[in-house]
Amino acid sequence: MADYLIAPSILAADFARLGEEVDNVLSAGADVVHFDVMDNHYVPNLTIGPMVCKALRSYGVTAPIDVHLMVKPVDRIIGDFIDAGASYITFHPEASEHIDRSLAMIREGGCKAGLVFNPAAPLHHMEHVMDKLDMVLLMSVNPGFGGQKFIPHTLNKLRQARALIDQSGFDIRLEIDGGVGVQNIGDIARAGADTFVAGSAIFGQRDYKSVIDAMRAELASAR
Ligand SMILES: O=C(CO)[C@H](O)[C@H](O)COP(=O)(O)O
Repeated sequence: MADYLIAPSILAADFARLGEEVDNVLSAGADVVHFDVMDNHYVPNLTIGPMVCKALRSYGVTAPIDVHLMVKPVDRIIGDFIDAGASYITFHPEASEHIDRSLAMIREGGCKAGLVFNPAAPLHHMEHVMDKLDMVLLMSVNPGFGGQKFIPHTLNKLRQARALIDQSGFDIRLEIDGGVGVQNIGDIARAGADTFVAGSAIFGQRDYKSVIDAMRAELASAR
């Protein structure tokens, strides 16, 4: 089993102080910066683009930046995020005309590639591209907004995705996003996730370190 990674979603950060917020959450023990890109078309919200990713790199952020594209179409923006310093780029299969090609573009650009599945989206799209995946991200809320409740049936889907990944023999991270907090992270890990996106649970507290420490304690007992 891969190491557990905690990936705070900057969607819930104070955007007026974004560089400082990212520094603070990384100093508090986070592993990865989760970067939500929304286009007001694929999802009903509008957030940040490659300029902000590039600005974080110029500011000095060296941690992996995990870019989740909630954008349709995806191909036009992939190159901009590669140039902006993204580490992971993930997209929704229904937002790509040619899934295999989009994944290949990401990897050819030197980034890690992943597919994202909404709560009601079937997993079958991953089966034919296992060799091109570094990450599978399961949404445990409908995408577009932070602060929503974890949808419980995602736990079964995590078990299914974990089985598919393990059967494939490829080194693919299994990430979960939406409504993740100290209270449910242990159950989520036991269902097979190894990478945990949390926005409001972390940035909604004053002391990021105590939340991340509490998450790590839950994860340690889930092993
Ligand atoms: O992608 C997202 C929404 O589309 C967010 O990353 C996700 O919802 C995390 O926020 P929270 O932890 O507050 O639920």
